[in-house]
Amino acid sequence: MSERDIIDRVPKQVFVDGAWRASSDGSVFGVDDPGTESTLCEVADGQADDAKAAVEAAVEAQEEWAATPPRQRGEILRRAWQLMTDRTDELATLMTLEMGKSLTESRAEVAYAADYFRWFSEEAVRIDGDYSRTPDGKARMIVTRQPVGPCLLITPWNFPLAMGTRKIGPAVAAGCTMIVKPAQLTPLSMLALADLLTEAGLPGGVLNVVPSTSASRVVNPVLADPRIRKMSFTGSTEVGRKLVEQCAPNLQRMSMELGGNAAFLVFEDADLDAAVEGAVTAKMRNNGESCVAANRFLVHTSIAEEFTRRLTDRMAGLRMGHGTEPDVVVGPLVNDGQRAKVSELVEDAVSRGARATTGGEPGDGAGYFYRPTVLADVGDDARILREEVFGPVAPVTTFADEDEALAGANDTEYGLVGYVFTRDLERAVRVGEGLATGMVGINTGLVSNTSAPFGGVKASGFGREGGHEGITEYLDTKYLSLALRS
Ligand SMILES: O=CCCC(=O)O
Repeated sequence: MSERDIIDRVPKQVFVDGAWRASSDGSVFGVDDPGTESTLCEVADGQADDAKAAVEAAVEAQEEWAATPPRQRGEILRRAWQLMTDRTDELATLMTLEMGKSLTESRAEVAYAADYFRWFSEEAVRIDGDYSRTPDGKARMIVTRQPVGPCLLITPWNFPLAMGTRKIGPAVAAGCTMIVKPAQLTPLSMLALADLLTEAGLPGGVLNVVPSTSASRVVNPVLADPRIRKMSFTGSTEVGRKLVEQCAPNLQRMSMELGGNAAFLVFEDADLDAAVEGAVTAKMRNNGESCVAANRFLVHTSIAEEFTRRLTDRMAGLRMGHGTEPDVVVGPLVNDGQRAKVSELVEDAVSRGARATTGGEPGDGAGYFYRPTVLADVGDDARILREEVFGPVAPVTTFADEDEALAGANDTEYGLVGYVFTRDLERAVRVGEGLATGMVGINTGLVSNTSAPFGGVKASGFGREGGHEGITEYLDTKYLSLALRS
């Protein structure tokens, strides 16, 4: 199928109550290709009235959906997994066109995203409960789990499918209905997903999608409605803080998957080949546009020069180009603003004494390209050590011992993930436990796994997605007390 056919096949409207329709005022917005800076197509620009209609549809569908047998819910997800897997190339091309990353990255994301549906198809039938005697023996306690109710799911542009399935999968499995607000920059993947879920048998009203150029126009009326019982957000810490405030009046439950500033620690006893490969994965997966991307490379002084040299060689050899071109590893960043922020942080570090051993500048021509970059001699005062760069830049600093490494790694408001490379098992456990993060990669640059609880601490948010914890975020615990007369 041609790229044009793939784009044309996507319904580009608001999806409410199982029907596609124009936005309430008929307005549309353009979706751009970051690799050419040209417009791909136009999508309905959702208004407050569309958001309100989506709330009505989700509320109306909730009771029946909650009563649907778990096996039936699971089988819809299983069919959706199969459809996504069968359409990997189509979905990957769509994602590359609207988001920029290479086709290899997009295919990997389709597999990762689909696997959340498979995982939660299995979790749907394992929602557990409990039965026990009270301590005095006079009553029985039945503990059961019920769906929290209609949810608002807000998804980001960096993983347009996987961050969707990671929320939609458990919501469907738990028996919740939902309104999804996809990122303005990448609505097509989510609209294609809604279409595919309908094909998989998801009833109308369970999933409603409202693309929009204004997040607040959609989010405000939804969260102001007390019938909406949960909000799940993946995005920046700054926006997350505002959403927490917005959930306060109605005390909606929240899952917050926010920013990161991951430290990547390489000890003197590390397998250096593995550490360099792990560093490339942890830095360059998704063009570096990932909340789990390694943002700070802390390397023992005795191996820092060697590590930097090898990392520089690997980064310099990565092929950059339009994401749909064969063999491209590094695509463009998502937009000009993102590239400008990367440039600014690199320039700041260089003005404070850092040296770019490769890259350090934007790519040539059209497209929001930034060259894979390694920065050596990065000063403690460089902003890049504090702020999430969300791009292909690896700043390297050094440490003298384990205490200094841990202190440096934890010297951040964020706490999503940390990476440790060492051959010493005791050290790996000590440092792994000492890192103030929700996740730790030991001798690996990739922690993301559908069967693992993904999430952070501190300014990286709260709640877990994926793993067994993932579905519990969409379930309320209810206890029934059963008195015995005799
Ligand atoms: O950017 C956030 C999510 C990344 C992942 O799930 O690996």
